[in-house]
Amino acid sequence: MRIHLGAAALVVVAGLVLGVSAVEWAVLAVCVGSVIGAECLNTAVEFVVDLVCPQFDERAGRAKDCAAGAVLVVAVAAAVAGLAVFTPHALDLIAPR
Ligand SMILES: Nc1ncnc2c1ncn2[C@@H]1O[C@H](COP(=O)(O)OP(=O)(O)OP(=O)(O)O)[C@@H](O)[C@H]1O
Repeated sequence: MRIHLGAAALVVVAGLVLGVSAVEWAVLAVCVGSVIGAECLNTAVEFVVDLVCPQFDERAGRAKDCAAGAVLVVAVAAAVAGLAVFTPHALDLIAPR
């Protein structure tokens, strides 16, 4: 969660520096919110699994792996969206048209 919050702070700074549009802010907000929300759900799954199954059980491991996988999927999609938003602005900054 600390890593996700750090990444969210970087996204906000990059958005301010690169001057992204209102629609781009909306895309970034949905991405950041989705990743942090998915991480919250993953943490909730971990707590519940530890509560109901403190001993080693393959099904408990799979439940945690699926929850962690969901975070990974959302994070990769958010990274792709972030690249799509920031790349044109970064290129404009380096080589203005
Ligand atoms: N009760 C269990 N039985 C079997 N395997 C488990 C069990 N608890 C955890 N595991 C395995 O260990 C991995 C790590 O579990 P853990 O609870 O330490 O999550 P974590 O590393 O703290 O995750 P995160 O970094 O998202 O907080 C799980 O993905 C799962 O594969």
